[in-house]
Amino acid sequence: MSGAAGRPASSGAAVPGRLATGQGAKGKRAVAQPLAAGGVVTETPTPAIAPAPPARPAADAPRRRGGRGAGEHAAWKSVRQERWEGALELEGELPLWLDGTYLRNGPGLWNLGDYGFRHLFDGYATLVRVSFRDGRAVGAHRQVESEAYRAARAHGKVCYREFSEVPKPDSFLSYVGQLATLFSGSSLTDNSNTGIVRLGDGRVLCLTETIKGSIVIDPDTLDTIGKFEYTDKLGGLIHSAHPIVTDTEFWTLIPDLIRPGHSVVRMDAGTNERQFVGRVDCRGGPAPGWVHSFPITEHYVVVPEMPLRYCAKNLLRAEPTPLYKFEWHRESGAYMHVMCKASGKVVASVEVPPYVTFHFINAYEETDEEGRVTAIVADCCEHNANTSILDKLRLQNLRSFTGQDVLPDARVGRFRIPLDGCPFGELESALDPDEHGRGMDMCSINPDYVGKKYRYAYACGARRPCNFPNTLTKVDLVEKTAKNWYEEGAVPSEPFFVPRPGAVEEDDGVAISMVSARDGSAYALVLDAKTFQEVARAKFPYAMPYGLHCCWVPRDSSSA
Ligand SMILES: CC(=O)/C=C/C=C(C)/C=C/C1=C(C)CCCC1(C)C
Ligand SMILES: CC(/C=C/C=O)=C\C=C\C=O
Ligand SMILES: [Fe+2]
Repeated sequence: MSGAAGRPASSGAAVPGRLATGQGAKGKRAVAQPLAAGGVVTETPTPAIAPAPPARPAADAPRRRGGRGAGEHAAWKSVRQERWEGALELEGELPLWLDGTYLRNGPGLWNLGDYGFRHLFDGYATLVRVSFRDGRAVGAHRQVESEAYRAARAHGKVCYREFSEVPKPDSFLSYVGQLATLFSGSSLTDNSNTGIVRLGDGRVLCLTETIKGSIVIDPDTLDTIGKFEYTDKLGGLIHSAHPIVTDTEFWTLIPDLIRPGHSVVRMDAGTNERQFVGRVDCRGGPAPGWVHSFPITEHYVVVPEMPLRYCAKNLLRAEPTPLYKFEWHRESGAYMHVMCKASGKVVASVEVPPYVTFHFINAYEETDEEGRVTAIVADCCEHNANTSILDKLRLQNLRSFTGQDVLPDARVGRFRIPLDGCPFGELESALDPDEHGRGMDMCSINPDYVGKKYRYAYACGARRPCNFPNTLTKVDLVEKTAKNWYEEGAVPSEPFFVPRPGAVEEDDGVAISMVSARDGSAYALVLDAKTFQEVARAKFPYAMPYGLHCCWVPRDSSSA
């Protein structure tokens, strides 16, 4: 067991009533304060953002105060300090081969003073780091210093357009001014609270759906290094939050809201210059389908077009609609397009049953006896074509679990896209969704299998009743079974697969998930990916909010 920090740094104890910040709103230097054995929190007093007092059992409006009530789960409470670092107490034994840094991104700060944000996706980006070495773990967290976060801290209010929050204009004139800035993109947020990827050249990038929200961070210190500037002339304001990144490449999709469609672009590792590969025109609807993520295969890029589409009108609104910046166009149809990576040509465009997904899991090519590609198989976390999941992720809903089962059903949706000119594709459940409690999102796979035939996916599933995915699940797509991990009251984030160096089998490695426990504790859970049994947990000395996506920086590529 390694020595642990003893005093909680969050949920009240360490710095009651204020948030520690790296560089104060008015340019004050951060002060390093000893927090506890092995732990350091840096703090600058700032009146701009402070943890809100306990929330009343609130209706959605007015949204004053933001979820610090005693009964609420720590997963949905804002992180308390801007940063912390220290040794983590271990339970169990970490594999000695686990040598590197786990990084998690997510929207961990949902309060500005006594103002509470509305939606999970609105929060300011909070990074969590767990560095593993010689069977020990050191943890840290830190806010990403985006322009949006710095402006909010300086002015005590939302200054950029977030997922659902928009700056409140003080006059009609400033409202008109805001509309103008929307078209230029300058009012859009750069709050990179969603993805985190390690590029082939070693740079680590935090991402959201706005292109300006691509921010380079230092994986060792969690310092914000600066904007990732795309040096090409491709433009665009939004892109997929989940580019596909390999050692040599970066693929992403840029939606075109004027002439509905998507540009497929790629970037070589070591450069900042995206190159246009091809364009997919939308087949239905007035706008492109929302693409949060997409899959690729060895030779193709799959471009999804779901009936949940961007909506220019909703982008301009001050108050959110039930589907935020999107609209459901059932009549517009649902499609899957396939583009050849080499030629940029669309080689298939098929109509499929309606679907709703945030996350594609993987895709691969099916071949005949002569090795010709006959179809593409693409798997996703599919919400049974039900858009209500977006509303369920409103913070008020997440904070008010009453024991009723309100999480909509989800499944592994498997598309089969024929490449023989047939106009239709199939969409079916890849396994009985009851295997994983009909919850399915926040997935990862062995990175060596991206774009290839694969067998295992790791994700968050459900143990009912629940209002949010509350289990970790390992799905076997061949046996069509799942192994599940559950602990009462736990809110686990994406189980991120880390392969054992030298592994031959697909599931030889561990799955790491940061868990926010009901009692206000938080730990990095390490599961043996084969058995899905716990091998160790590394405990933070304070509560940690829920977070989204992760990446792994192996030791030999980091300086820590
Ligand atoms: C956290 C997550 O999964 C999604 C985050 C999405 C965001 C922050 C989207 C933001 C957007 C804007 C600020 C304006 C333009 C539309 C849209 C991409 C939805
Ligand atoms: C957390 C989530 C969905 C959970 C539903 O089951 C989606 C997150 C999307 C963004 O990355
Ligand atoms: Fe995501």
